[in-house]
Amino acid sequence: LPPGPRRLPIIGNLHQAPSELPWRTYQEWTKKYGPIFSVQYGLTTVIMLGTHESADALLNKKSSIYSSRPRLVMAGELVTKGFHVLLMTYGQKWRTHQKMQASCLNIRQSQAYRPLQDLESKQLMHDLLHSDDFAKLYHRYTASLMFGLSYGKRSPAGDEPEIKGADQVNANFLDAAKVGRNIVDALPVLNYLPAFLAPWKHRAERFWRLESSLHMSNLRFGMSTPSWNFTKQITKMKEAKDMPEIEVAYDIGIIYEAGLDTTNMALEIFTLAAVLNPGFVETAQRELDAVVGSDRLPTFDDQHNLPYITAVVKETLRWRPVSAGGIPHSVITDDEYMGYRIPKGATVIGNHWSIHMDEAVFAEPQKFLPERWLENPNLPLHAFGFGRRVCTGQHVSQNSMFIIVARLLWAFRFEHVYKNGVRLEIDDMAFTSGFNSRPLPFQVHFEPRSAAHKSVVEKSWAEADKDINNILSQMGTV
Ligand code: HEM
Repeated sequence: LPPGPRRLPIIGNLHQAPSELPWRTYQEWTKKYGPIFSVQYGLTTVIMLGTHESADALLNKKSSIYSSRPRLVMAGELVTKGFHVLLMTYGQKWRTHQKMQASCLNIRQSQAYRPLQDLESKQLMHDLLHSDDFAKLYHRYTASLMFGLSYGKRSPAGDEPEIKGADQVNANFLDAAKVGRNIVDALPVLNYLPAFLAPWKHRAERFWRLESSLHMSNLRFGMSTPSWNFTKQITKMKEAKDMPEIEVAYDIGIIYEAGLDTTNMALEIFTLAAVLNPGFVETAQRELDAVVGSDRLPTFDDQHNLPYITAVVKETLRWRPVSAGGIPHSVITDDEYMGYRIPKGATVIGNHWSIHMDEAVFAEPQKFLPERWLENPNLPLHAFGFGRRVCTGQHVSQNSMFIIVARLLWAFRFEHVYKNGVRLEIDDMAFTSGFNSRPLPFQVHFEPRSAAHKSVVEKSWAEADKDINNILSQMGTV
């Protein structure tokens, strides 16, 4: 096996498993043990890949054998009953569901959603004129965009019941999937215990009831709205007609959930970078002023003339990865790498944090340097994962990132907040632990760059067509 910290009998390295920001400990272990190391968590062998080269060699280049998922009894079997695409093992069932989701999220189809991203981002810019609560407003944007595309209704307030329900489902999922939270994941044999001896089963049943009823009622709602949406597209597919309705409802529901709380986290990270690195903000604003001027908002059509903005988006996704610890893969046959054995069934994790900080690929990786993407357009972007399990929603996400980052930089200055004359300092390494990682709350003031910029934001929102049915009816399958 690849080297790693010393193991104890039976528990292996469980006593050393880091719970806070584990990806940073694993980065240290990469420095100590090399680009590939192994740990033993109970019965599970975990292979950690800490450099671009090792992750690319296995998870991308040998994707046909590295694309399964480890067994998660609580989150995968009890809470979502095998319907969650992210957790499905590699095989025909996953392929079918991935195909159904990709029919809505592939690169070509994703371009069709830009009119809705245009509208929602106009509301976002307008909201930011009146409030600095950017985390809440970014979340409203992603929620409204994803609910709109999935089911056909906008969420102008951001606290509509369909958002609160989905936020609760996401919180439950994170709880269920958390490493070390559920003993049954460490010892799956415990799942044979009757419910009265297995308290996690009650919790799982509660989570399942909430999530399945939400996805089913959203599916019905999506069928009832007047225009095209993901629900109508996916339910018409031949594959959908051959399966129970609940399975189809989960495919749409998982797209909605996956898009609800990810891109907004990357936008929080952009805001963190912008307030702490005024140098790149100035460069970006020079590009925007030259290409767009000050009497209109940037649009998607400007993208090919805004290479620096595209580089800012990539650097945001690299600098502080949302999926910092990586989503675990599993290998389906024995393999070998650098002379080490990788046993069939091992969990294999590309540690995004350490890969994004790999000095062999990214010079001065701690620095936020969009220029690196212009100097070397072939730099690898790993933020969306690896091989066949790469994020299905990456194109929708990158389009949202582009239009919002371009418009934020065009419209605002990002200023530190002062209390009683004292500047509130911001720590660019203070992040949450968990499946996805976001900055701990911090404050920024969004100041319009000029009265002219402010009035363009106001006018763009006032004049925008806010009728989602008009917008969706022009989409459909492209
Ligand atoms: C910045 C935003 C996002 C990031 C960083 C992100 C990251 C990821 C990562 C790392 C994976 C797992 C890849 C792997 O296993 O190697 C993943 C899977 C997935 N993502 Fe995203 N994602 C984002 C936004 C979205 C959005 C907006 C959607 C939906 C529209 C979405 C839908 C999915 C789905 C359905 C999967 C499951 C893929 C599978 O296992 O078959 N993601 N994402």
